[in-house]
Amino acid sequence: MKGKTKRESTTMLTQRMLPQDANPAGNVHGGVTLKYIDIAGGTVAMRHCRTNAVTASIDRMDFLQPVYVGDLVTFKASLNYTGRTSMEVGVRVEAENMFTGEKRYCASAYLTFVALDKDGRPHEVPPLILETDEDHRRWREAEARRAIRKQERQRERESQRAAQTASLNEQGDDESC
Ligand SMILES: CC(=O)SCCNC(=O)CCNC(=O)[C@H](O)C(C)(C)COP(=O)(O)OP(=O)(O)OC[C@H]1O[C@@H](n2cnc3c(N)ncnc32)[C@H](O)[C@@H]1OP(=O)(O)O
Repeated sequence: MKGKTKRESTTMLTQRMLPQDANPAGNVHGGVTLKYIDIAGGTVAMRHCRTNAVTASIDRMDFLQPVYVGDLVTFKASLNYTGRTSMEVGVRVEAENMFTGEKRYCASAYLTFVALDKDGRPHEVPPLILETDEDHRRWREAEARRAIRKQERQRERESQRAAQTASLNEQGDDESC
């Protein structure tokens, strides 16, 4: 499959925050920010693979500074890494005060999307062509995060299996009483 560069899918989504996006204190809800992060990241993923792509995971996310109603918020999203069927996208969130022009770095997140075929099964994605030193650095960092995610999923599966076994054993004990 022919590779594609990061430049071909990088996306900038800009959104003015409105009163319906806020909590009673006037700060924009974290969930609203997260929604636009997901939209911007998903746009990158679909631009890269040109098939349907679903969010498989969102890594730990820190809200570094509040976003306020009236701010113009930019979600800059770009592709860091491609696996066989998955893609890691990084999203950086910046809010701009429309009166002063002051810009604040408010949040960032890494998301993994999986490309799906027409039947909803994971589908191969074009490899990412790395053009710059920064592309290579981001790839290496994404590869390390992917390894950690895999380990965490494995641990989660094992602890769920252990919980199921314990619950079945408890049921067996109850029935034998
Ligand atoms: C844009 C949106 O908001 S979509 C709505 C929210 N998202 C959804 O509803 C998705 C629901 N989840 C699913 O459909 C499935 O769990 C899928 C498609 C994400 C993964 O399906 P699976 O059968 O587990 O796929 P499989 O084990 O073959 O893995 C496929 C790829 O996904 C990756 N993957 C699977 N689960 C995860 C996860 N939780 N986090 C990160 N990567 C994952 C795998 O590493 C693999 O990557 P690779 O091909 O690059 O090596």
